[in-house]
Amino acid sequence: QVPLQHGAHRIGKRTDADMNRWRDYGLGEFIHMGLYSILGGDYNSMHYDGAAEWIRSWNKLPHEVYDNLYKKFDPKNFDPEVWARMAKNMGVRYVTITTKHHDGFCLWPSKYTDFNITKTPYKKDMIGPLVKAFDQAGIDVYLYFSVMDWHQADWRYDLKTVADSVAFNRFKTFTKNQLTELLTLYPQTKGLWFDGTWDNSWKKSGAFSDSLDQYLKKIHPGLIIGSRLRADDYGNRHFDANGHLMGDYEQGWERKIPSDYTATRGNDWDCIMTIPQNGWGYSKTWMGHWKTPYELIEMLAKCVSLDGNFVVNFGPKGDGTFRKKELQTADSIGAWMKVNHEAIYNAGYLNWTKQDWGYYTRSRKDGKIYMIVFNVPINGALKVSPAKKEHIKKAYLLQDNKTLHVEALDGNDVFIQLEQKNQQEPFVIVLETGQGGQAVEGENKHV
Ligand SMILES: C[C@@H]1N[C@@H](c2nc3ccccc3[nH]2)[C@H](O)[C@@H]1O
Repeated sequence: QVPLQHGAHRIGKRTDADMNRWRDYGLGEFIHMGLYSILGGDYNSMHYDGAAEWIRSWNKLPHEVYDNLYKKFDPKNFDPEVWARMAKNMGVRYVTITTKHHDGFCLWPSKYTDFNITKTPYKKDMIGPLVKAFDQAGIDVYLYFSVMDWHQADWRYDLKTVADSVAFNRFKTFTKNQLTELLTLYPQTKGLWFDGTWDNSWKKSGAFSDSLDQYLKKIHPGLIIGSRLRADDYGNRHFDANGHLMGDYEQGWERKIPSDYTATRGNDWDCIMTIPQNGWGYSKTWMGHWKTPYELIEMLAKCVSLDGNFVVNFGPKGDGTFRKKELQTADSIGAWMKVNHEAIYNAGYLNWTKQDWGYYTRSRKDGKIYMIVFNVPINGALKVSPAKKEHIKKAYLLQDNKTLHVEALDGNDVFIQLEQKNQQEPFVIVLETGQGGQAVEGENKHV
């Protein structure tokens, strides 16, 4: 064990009520809105093929052109109730909203910089109404905050000189002030989602990141902060020099999902996912593959089956409305969740052998086991290999309670026989288990 001042201060999961609530969310939504939403990835009829919210870093777009976009920021059709209703219908239980992305533009009336929404034609705070609308809809709100801030003269990518450190110390104070402001203005916030913490300047600021984490939790008890905020004494992020997670959950799964349970290291985690290949802010022309609702539902099922949450990103347009394909995606996921949410909410990992037909989840409330089926085998028989001593007493379709025939195989395995094999969408089978002998006799039991 390496002695650390600023490594993980807690080994293992955080288990207070706020974190237990976080662990049970299942499905979340991310929303990226900012000056980049105005351009939608295009400028001077050229298309930037990087992530649309990074367009300021494109060499074809002069910084001062981008930074003057605030003069055009006017989401006339923005309605927080519409955003909250869309999220509710989709079945999300938490939402993370950008307050300030890497470009430094603040969607709230910050006292610490004029580069904020009050200086735009729109003038009004967007964050407050959104926090209120989502809160009233029963959706927990998390605030995204980028530490890296391209607009602040005191931002540094690295600390090479004394002058760098003097400037960056001012920047740290600015950052702490803005975060205090956000938590004071929006006390309903359940957590902060930090980003833009991968540069050397921040890696060299482990002590500050540690004290900032502790300060924020002191002024806002119960606050949830993932592993993207802190660096340890040696600049390690997410996991300290001793391999312990620094944060309330692992926040590294951006557009990627752990391959199996081992890859989660038994920590809490969530995966944030774009619907297009990449790109978080609105982009007029989405390049490449647009994930179908079923692809996203399979990712959701996989995340929950590995004890994580799945967060789908939406990028509203500069006028504050969502593009049609995003609305349709939210609708489709919501329709599936209406029928199958029992297998997602308050559910997590089950240590049974993964099968090809899909994913297991187990309810943390009553231990009920769910099979979320994506791939029906040709013979319509779904193989289940329960853990030792666990036996299947009953299997039925969640959507209509129809009991399914369970055929005992060798050992503890069973086949669950589907009647019709032409399912058109992912479906859920509920398994009731018990101790003791296999409850159902096989027709051709081998003696
Ligand atoms: C949640 C996501 N994090 C930001 C981001 N910037 C990156 C730079 C390099 C590699 C990955 C990145 N993700 C993206 O712009 C988006 O906000």
